[in-house]
Amino acid sequence: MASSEEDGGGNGAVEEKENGKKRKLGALATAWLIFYNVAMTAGWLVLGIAMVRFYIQKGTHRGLFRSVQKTLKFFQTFALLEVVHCAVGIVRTSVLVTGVQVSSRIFMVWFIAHSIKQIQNEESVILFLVVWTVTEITRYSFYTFNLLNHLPYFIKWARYNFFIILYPAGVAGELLTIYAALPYVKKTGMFSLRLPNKYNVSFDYYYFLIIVMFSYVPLFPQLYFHMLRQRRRVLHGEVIVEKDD
Ligand SMILES: CCCCCCCCCCCCC/C=C/C(=O)SCCNC(=O)CCNC(=O)[C@H](O)C(C)(C)COP(=O)(O)OP(=O)(O)OC[C@H]1O[C@@H](n2cnc3c(N)ncnc32)[C@H](O)[C@@H]1OP(=O)(O)O
Repeated sequence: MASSEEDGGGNGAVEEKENGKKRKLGALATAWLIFYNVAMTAGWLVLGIAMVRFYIQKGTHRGLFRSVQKTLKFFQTFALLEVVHCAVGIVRTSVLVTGVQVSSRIFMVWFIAHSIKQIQNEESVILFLVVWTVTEITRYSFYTFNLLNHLPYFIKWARYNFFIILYPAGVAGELLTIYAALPYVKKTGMFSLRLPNKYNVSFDYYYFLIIVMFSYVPLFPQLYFHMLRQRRRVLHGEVIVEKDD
């Protein structure tokens, strides 16, 4: 097949311009993803170190969430960009899978742990914090090294093995935390809208939380099996055909 230069026409210039544009977009996207993943790895590392230091200094988990919450809120909220990355197509991941994962985390951080101060010292909060931190340090360093084409095998192995235990452990931490929040939500009527009101709409956050808890039953297995398929694909080279969103 003749190259565009051999064709010698305007089409070649257009093709070259198009290729140049494609290459530039690729380089920009890669540079952005490297920056994003390095920043996220660093953020979760800072969070992990802060948690360990807190526990060594104080000898208790009480007050830990309060002391790390700013860093947690910043980096977990920043992860919303992951949905954007999928939507614009710079990462090959399902918007739906990523959306469920990120929105459940954002929900836990802002609408549970941040909003209901009484549950911040629950052991279950520490459980999901530790699990998220280990997961994210592994996951973002995996993406970073992968983008740099220097991926140590142990990081790849950790990315596609740790989740087998960490995913259920994280979900257990999240569900136990929501469960612990229920009495406070019921007592205060927070985020709820009672009739009559000018919008003629009623909303009960207490029952909403119960629905959220039940929604883990169909949604979590989807995420877990998605990761098991990724594991087979990446670690064992299996060709996996997944349905589109
Ligand atoms: C309003 C309230 C709503 C509430 C809803 C409640 C219901 C919730 C139910 C479920 C709750 C889940 C709760 C979660 C808890 C925890 O997190 S516990 C801790 C353990 N967690 C994990 O182990 C997380 C595992 N999940 C993930 O890793 C992701 O979130 C994912 C979306 C599921 C990942 O999947 P995916 O991206 O498809 O897999 P990968 O193999 O990692 O990547 C695929 C390809 O995409 C590339 N890529 C992805 N992201 C990036 C990036 N940031 N930078 C660069 N590249 C990226 C990746 O390299 C792969 O590329 P290829 O190799 O070319 O395919």
